[in-house]
Amino acid sequence: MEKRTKFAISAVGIFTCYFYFGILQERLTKGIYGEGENEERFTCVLALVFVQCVVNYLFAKMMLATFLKQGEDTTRTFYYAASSMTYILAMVCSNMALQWVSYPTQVIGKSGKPIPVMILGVLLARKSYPLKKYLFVLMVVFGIIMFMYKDSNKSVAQSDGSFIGFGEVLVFLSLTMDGLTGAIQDRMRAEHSSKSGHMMLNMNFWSVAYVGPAIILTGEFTQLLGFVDRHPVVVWDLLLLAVAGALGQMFIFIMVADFGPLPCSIVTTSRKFFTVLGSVFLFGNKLLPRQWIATIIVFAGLFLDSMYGKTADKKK
Ligand SMILES: Nc1ncnc2c1ncn2[C@@H]1O[C@H](COP(=O)(O)OP(=O)(O)O)[C@@H](O)[C@H]1O
Repeated sequence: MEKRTKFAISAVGIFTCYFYFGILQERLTKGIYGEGENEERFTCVLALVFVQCVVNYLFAKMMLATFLKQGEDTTRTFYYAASSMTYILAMVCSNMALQWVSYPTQVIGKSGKPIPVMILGVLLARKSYPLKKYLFVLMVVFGIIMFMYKDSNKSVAQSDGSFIGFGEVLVFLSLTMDGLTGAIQDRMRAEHSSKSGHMMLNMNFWSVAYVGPAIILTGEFTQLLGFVDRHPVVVWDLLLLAVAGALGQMFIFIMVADFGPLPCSIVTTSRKFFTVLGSVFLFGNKLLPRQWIATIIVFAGLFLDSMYGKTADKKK
Protein backbone atom coordinates (compact mmCIF):
# COMPACT_ATOMS: atom_id res chain seq x y z
CA MET A 1 0.00 0.00 0.00
CA GLU A 2 1.23 3.48 -0.76
CA LYS A 3 2.61 5.26 2.31
CA ARG A 4 0.28 8.23 2.03
CA THR A 5 -2.79 6.00 1.81
CA LYS A 6 -1.64 3.99 4.80
CA PHE A 7 -1.07 7.18 6.79
CA ALA A 8 -4.52 8.52 5.86
CA ILE A 9 -6.29 5.23 6.72
CA SER A 10 -4.51 5.01 10.10
CA ALA A 11 -5.29 8.65 10.92
CA VAL A 12 -8.98 8.19 10.04
CA GLY A 13 -8.97 4.95 12.08
CA ILE A 14 -7.50 6.73 15.11
CA PHE A 15 -9.99 9.60 14.79
CA THR A 16 -13.06 7.34 14.50
CA CYS A 17 -12.13 4.72 17.09
CA TYR A 18 -11.02 7.19 19.74
CA PHE A 19 -14.06 9.40 19.11
CA TYR A 20 -16.29 6.44 19.94
CA PHE A 21 -13.91 5.39 22.72
CA GLY A 22 -14.24 8.85 24.33
CA ILE A 23 -18.04 8.63 24.40
CA LEU A 24 -17.93 5.16 25.95
CA GLN A 25 -15.27 6.21 28.45
CA GLU A 26 -17.39 9.11 29.63
CA ARG A 27 -20.45 6.84 29.92
CA LEU A 28 -18.50 4.32 31.97
CA THR A 29 -16.59 6.63 34.31
CA LYS A 30 -19.16 9.40 34.77
CA GLY A 31 -22.31 7.30 34.54
CA ILE A 32 -24.35 6.02 37.46
CA TYR A 33 -25.12 2.33 37.74
CA GLY A 34 -28.07 0.89 39.65
CA GLU A 35 -31.10 2.65 41.07
CA GLY A 36 -32.13 4.18 44.36
CA GLU A 37 -30.05 2.88 47.24
CA ASN A 38 -27.93 0.75 44.90
CA GLU A 39 -26.74 3.71 42.86
CA GLU A 40 -22.99 3.84 42.42
CA ARG A 41 -20.25 4.96 40.09
CA PHE A 42 -17.56 2.90 38.42
CA THR A 43 -14.26 3.81 40.06
CA CYS A 44 -11.91 0.88 39.30
CA VAL A 45 -9.51 2.84 37.07
CA LEU A 46 -6.60 0.42 37.31
CA ALA A 47 -8.86 -2.57 36.70
CA LEU A 48 -10.18 -0.75 33.64
CA VAL A 49 -6.64 -0.35 32.30
CA PHE A 50 -6.07 -4.06 33.01
CA VAL A 51 -9.16 -5.15 31.05
CA GLN A 52 -8.11 -2.92 28.15
CA CYS A 53 -4.60 -4.38 28.06
CA VAL A 54 -5.94 -7.95 28.12
CA VAL A 55 -8.35 -7.22 25.25
CA ASN A 56 -5.60 -5.37 23.32
CA TYR A 57 -3.32 -8.38 23.77
CA LEU A 58 -5.93 -10.87 22.56
CA PHE A 59 -6.81 -8.59 19.65
CA ALA A 60 -3.16 -8.34 18.57
CA LYS A 61 -2.78 -12.11 18.87
CA MET A 62 -5.83 -12.65 16.69
CA MET A 63 -4.67 -10.12 14.08
CA LEU A 64 -1.20 -11.69 13.91
CA ALA A 65 -2.73 -15.12 13.41
CA THR A 66 -5.03 -13.97 10.59
CA PHE A 67 -4.52 -10.73 8.65
CA LEU A 68 -1.15 -9.48 9.81
CA LYS A 69 1.54 -11.92 8.82
CA GLN A 70 4.57 -10.12 10.20
CA GLY A 71 7.17 -12.85 10.44
CA GLU A 72 9.72 -13.07 13.20
CA ASP A 73 10.26 -10.36 15.77
CA THR A 74 13.86 -9.56 16.69
CA THR A 75 13.12 -6.67 19.06
CA ARG A 76 15.05 -6.73 22.33
CA THR A 77 12.82 -7.83 25.21
CA PHE A 78 14.24 -5.02 27.33
CA TYR A 79 12.72 -2.44 24.96
CA TYR A 80 9.26 -3.96 25.35
CA ALA A 81 9.56 -4.30 29.12
CA ALA A 82 10.80 -0.70 29.51
CA SER A 83 8.40 1.01 27.12
CA SER A 84 5.42 -0.83 28.66
CA MET A 85 6.48 0.44 32.07
CA THR A 86 6.70 4.07 30.87
CA TYR A 87 3.43 3.70 28.93
CA ILE A 88 1.58 2.41 32.01
CA LEU A 89 3.14 5.11 34.22
CA ALA A 90 2.06 7.79 31.73
CA MET A 91 -1.54 6.57 31.97
CA VAL A 92 -1.46 6.27 35.76
CA CYS A 93 -0.01 9.79 36.17
CA SER A 94 -2.51 11.43 33.84
CA ASN A 95 -5.42 9.67 35.54
CA MET A 96 -4.12 10.54 39.01
CA ALA A 97 -3.67 14.17 37.96
CA LEU A 98 -7.44 14.44 37.57
CA GLN A 99 -7.78 14.37 41.35
CA TRP A 100 -6.00 17.74 41.53
CA VAL A 101 -6.67 19.49 38.24
CA SER A 102 -9.79 19.77 36.06
CA TYR A 103 -10.29 17.59 32.99
CA PRO A 104 -9.78 20.51 30.53
CA THR A 105 -6.55 21.48 32.28
CA GLN A 106 -5.28 17.91 32.00
CA VAL A 107 -6.20 17.75 28.29
CA ILE A 108 -4.46 21.08 27.65
CA GLY A 109 -1.35 19.84 29.42
CA LYS A 110 -1.31 16.55 27.56
CA SER A 111 -1.70 18.43 24.26
CA GLY A 112 1.98 19.24 24.61
CA LYS A 113 2.81 15.55 24.02
CA PRO A 114 4.62 15.93 20.66
CA ILE A 115 7.23 18.16 22.37
CA PRO A 116 8.64 15.59 24.86
CA VAL A 117 8.33 12.88 22.19
CA MET A 118 10.46 15.01 19.90
CA ILE A 119 13.01 16.16 22.49
CA LEU A 120 13.55 12.74 24.08
CA GLY A 121 13.68 11.16 20.61
CA VAL A 122 16.59 13.46 19.79
CA LEU A 123 18.33 12.96 23.15
CA LEU A 124 17.82 9.23 23.65
CA ALA A 125 17.18 7.77 20.22
CA ARG A 126 19.59 10.01 18.29
CA LYS A 127 16.87 11.25 15.97
CA SER A 128 17.50 14.52 14.21
CA TYR A 129 15.06 16.96 12.71
CA PRO A 130 15.52 20.08 10.61
CA LEU A 131 14.98 23.31 12.54
CA LYS A 132 11.77 24.10 10.66
CA LYS A 133 10.23 20.84 11.88
CA TYR A 134 10.56 22.05 15.50
CA LEU A 135 8.85 25.26 14.49
CA PHE A 136 5.90 23.51 12.78
CA VAL A 137 5.36 21.11 15.68
CA LEU A 138 5.55 24.02 18.11
CA MET A 139 2.95 25.88 16.02
CA VAL A 140 0.52 22.95 16.23
CA VAL A 141 0.97 22.51 19.98
CA PHE A 142 0.84 26.26 20.67
CA GLY A 143 -2.33 26.61 18.55
CA ILE A 144 -4.09 23.73 20.29
CA ILE A 145 -3.24 25.06 23.74
CA MET A 146 -4.31 28.58 22.74
CA PHE A 147 -7.59 27.16 21.40
CA MET A 148 -8.46 25.12 24.48
CA TYR A 149 -7.24 27.55 27.11
CA LYS A 150 -9.98 29.05 29.22
CA ASP A 151 -9.43 32.05 31.43
CA SER A 152 -11.12 30.19 34.26
CA ASN A 153 -8.26 27.72 34.07
CA LYS A 154 -5.76 30.39 35.00
CA SER A 155 -3.61 28.76 37.59
CA VAL A 156 -4.56 30.19 40.90
CA ALA A 157 -1.77 30.46 43.44
CA GLN A 158 -1.77 27.40 45.69
CA SER A 159 -2.25 27.83 49.40
CA ASP A 160 1.51 27.88 49.88
CA GLY A 161 1.83 30.72 47.36
CA SER A 162 3.35 28.65 44.55
CA PHE A 163 1.72 28.39 41.10
CA ILE A 164 2.55 24.78 40.42
CA GLY A 165 0.45 22.20 42.22
CA PHE A 166 0.78 18.43 42.54
CA GLY A 167 -1.67 17.90 39.64
CA GLU A 168 0.57 19.89 37.30
CA VAL A 169 3.60 17.90 38.45
CA LEU A 170 1.74 14.67 37.61
CA VAL A 171 0.83 15.97 34.13
CA PHE A 172 4.48 16.89 33.62
CA LEU A 173 5.57 13.41 34.75
CA SER A 174 3.02 11.83 32.43
CA LEU A 175 4.42 13.86 29.51
CA THR A 176 7.94 12.79 30.39
CA MET A 177 6.79 9.15 30.37
CA ASP A 178 5.13 9.68 26.97
CA GLY A 179 8.43 11.09 25.70
CA LEU A 180 10.37 8.10 27.06
CA THR A 181 7.90 5.65 25.52
CA GLY A 182 8.35 7.40 22.17
CA ALA A 183 12.13 7.41 22.44
CA ILE A 184 12.24 3.65 23.13
CA GLN A 185 9.88 3.05 20.21
CA ASP A 186 12.15 5.18 18.00
CA ARG A 187 15.01 2.87 18.95
CA MET A 188 12.96 -0.27 18.26
CA ARG A 189 12.23 1.08 14.79
CA ALA A 190 15.81 2.06 14.09
CA GLU A 191 17.48 -1.08 15.44
CA HIS A 192 14.93 -3.81 14.78
CA SER A 193 12.36 -2.37 12.34
CA SER A 194 9.76 -3.64 14.81
CA LYS A 195 6.34 -4.30 13.30
CA SER A 196 3.00 -2.93 14.51
CA GLY A 197 1.42 -6.24 15.53
CA HIS A 198 4.51 -7.37 17.43
CA MET A 199 4.72 -4.05 19.27
CA MET A 200 1.04 -4.17 20.22
CA LEU A 201 1.22 -7.79 21.34
CA ASN A 202 4.36 -7.40 23.46
CA MET A 203 3.62 -4.02 24.99
CA ASN A 204 0.24 -5.25 26.16
CA PHE A 205 1.73 -8.52 27.41
CA TRP A 206 4.14 -6.60 29.65
CA SER A 207 1.42 -4.17 30.71
CA VAL A 208 -0.77 -7.07 31.83
CA ALA A 209 2.21 -8.43 33.76
CA TYR A 210 2.69 -5.08 35.55
CA VAL A 211 -0.94 -4.16 36.17
CA GLY A 212 -2.15 -7.68 37.06
CA PRO A 213 -0.32 -7.92 40.41
CA ALA A 214 -1.16 -4.25 41.10
CA ILE A 215 -4.93 -4.78 40.90
CA ILE A 216 -4.68 -7.86 43.10
CA LEU A 217 -2.59 -6.04 45.73
CA THR A 218 -4.81 -2.94 45.75
CA GLY A 219 -7.94 -5.08 45.96
CA GLU A 220 -9.30 -3.56 42.75
CA PHE A 221 -9.77 -6.94 41.15
CA THR A 222 -12.18 -8.02 43.90
CA GLN A 223 -13.87 -4.60 43.66
CA LEU A 224 -14.36 -5.09 39.92
CA LEU A 225 -15.86 -8.56 40.41
CA GLY A 226 -18.21 -7.16 43.04
CA PHE A 227 -19.27 -4.32 40.74
CA VAL A 228 -19.93 -6.71 37.84
CA ASP A 229 -21.96 -8.90 40.18
CA ARG A 230 -24.13 -5.95 41.30
CA HIS A 231 -24.46 -4.39 37.83
CA PRO A 232 -23.95 -7.05 35.13
CA VAL A 233 -24.74 -4.49 32.41
CA VAL A 234 -21.31 -2.90 33.04
CA VAL A 235 -19.73 -5.90 31.28
CA TRP A 236 -21.11 -4.69 27.95
CA ASP A 237 -19.89 -1.14 28.48
CA LEU A 238 -16.47 -2.50 29.45
CA LEU A 239 -16.25 -4.82 26.46
CA LEU A 240 -17.43 -2.21 23.94
CA LEU A 241 -14.91 0.24 25.34
CA ALA A 242 -12.13 -2.32 25.21
CA VAL A 243 -12.94 -3.33 21.63
CA ALA A 244 -13.06 0.30 20.43
CA GLY A 245 -9.77 0.86 22.26
CA ALA A 246 -8.16 -2.22 20.72
CA LEU A 247 -9.14 -1.23 17.19
CA GLY A 248 -7.88 2.29 17.84
CA GLN A 249 -4.65 0.97 19.30
CA MET A 250 -4.06 -1.16 16.22
CA PHE A 251 -4.06 2.03 14.13
CA ILE A 252 -1.84 3.73 16.74
CA PHE A 253 0.74 0.96 16.44
CA ILE A 254 0.59 0.99 12.63
CA MET A 255 1.34 4.71 12.89
CA VAL A 256 4.15 4.20 15.44
CA ALA A 257 5.78 1.30 13.57
CA ASP A 258 5.48 2.71 10.05
CA PHE A 259 5.84 6.44 10.63
CA GLY A 260 7.24 6.84 14.14
CA PRO A 261 5.94 7.99 17.53
CA LEU A 262 6.23 11.69 16.65
CA PRO A 263 3.78 11.69 13.69
CA CYS A 264 1.57 9.43 15.84
CA SER A 265 1.51 11.94 18.70
CA ILE A 266 0.75 14.78 16.26
CA VAL A 267 -2.24 12.81 14.95
CA THR A 268 -3.58 11.87 18.42
CA THR A 269 -3.14 15.44 19.67
CA SER A 270 -4.86 16.88 16.59
CA ARG A 271 -7.70 14.43 17.19
CA LYS A 272 -8.43 16.06 20.55
CA PHE A 273 -8.46 19.48 18.91
CA PHE A 274 -10.77 18.35 16.08
CA THR A 275 -13.18 16.78 18.57
CA VAL A 276 -13.52 20.08 20.42
CA LEU A 277 -13.69 22.08 17.19
CA GLY A 278 -16.33 19.69 15.80
CA SER A 279 -18.49 19.91 18.90
CA VAL A 280 -18.34 23.73 18.82
CA PHE A 281 -19.80 23.73 15.29
CA LEU A 282 -22.16 20.84 15.95
CA PHE A 283 -23.78 22.63 18.86
CA GLY A 284 -23.92 25.92 16.97
CA ASN A 285 -21.53 27.69 19.31
CA LYS A 286 -19.37 30.52 18.14
CA LEU A 287 -15.59 30.59 18.21
CA LEU A 288 -13.95 33.42 20.12
CA PRO A 289 -11.56 35.59 18.07
CA ARG A 290 -8.68 33.99 19.95
CA GLN A 291 -9.94 30.55 18.93
CA TRP A 292 -10.16 31.56 15.27
CA ILE A 293 -6.55 32.67 15.34
CA ALA A 294 -5.58 29.47 17.17
CA THR A 295 -7.40 27.34 14.57
CA ILE A 296 -5.53 29.06 11.76
CA ILE A 297 -2.22 28.46 13.55
CA VAL A 298 -3.01 24.74 14.05
CA PHE A 299 -4.03 24.23 10.42
CA ALA A 300 -1.03 26.18 9.17
CA GLY A 301 1.29 24.13 11.40
CA LEU A 302 -0.22 20.81 10.28
CA PHE A 303 -0.11 21.85 6.64
CA LEU A 304 3.47 23.12 6.78
CA ASP A 305 4.59 20.03 8.69
CA SER A 306 3.02 17.66 6.16
CA MET A 307 4.48 19.60 3.22
CA TYR A 308 7.90 20.63 4.44
CA GLY A 309 8.54 18.83 7.74
CA LYS A 310 9.67 15.58 6.11
CA THR A 311 12.80 13.93 7.37
CA ALA A 312 14.43 10.93 5.81
CA ASP A 313 14.57 9.22 9.23
CA LYS A 314 18.29 9.83 9.24
CA LYS A 315 20.46 9.27 12.26
CA LYS A 316 22.88 11.86 13.49
N1 LIG B 1 3.29 5.77 21.20
C1 LIG B 1 2.31 5.04 21.75
N2 LIG B 1 2.54 3.75 22.08
C2 LIG B 1 1.57 3.00 22.63
N3 LIG B 1 0.34 3.42 22.89
C3 LIG B 1 0.05 4.69 22.61
C4 LIG B 1 1.01 5.58 22.02
N4 LIG B 1 0.43 6.79 21.85
C5 LIG B 1 -0.85 6.65 22.30
N5 LIG B 1 -1.07 5.40 22.76
C6 LIG B 1 -2.34 4.86 23.33
O1 LIG B 1 -3.42 5.63 22.87
C7 LIG B 1 -4.13 6.22 23.95
C8 LIG B 1 -4.62 7.60 23.56
O2 LIG B 1 -3.54 8.47 23.36
P1 LIG B 1 -3.74 10.03 23.23
O3 LIG B 1 -4.92 10.26 22.33
O4 LIG B 1 -2.46 10.63 22.83
O5 LIG B 1 -4.20 10.52 24.66
P2 LIG B 1 -3.53 10.46 26.11
O6 LIG B 1 -2.10 10.03 25.98
O7 LIG B 1 -3.67 11.85 26.63
O8 LIG B 1 -4.36 9.46 26.84
C9 LIG B 1 -3.15 6.22 25.10
O9 LIG B 1 -3.80 6.17 26.34
C10 LIG B 1 -2.36 4.96 24.83
O10 LIG B 1 -3.07 3.84 25.31
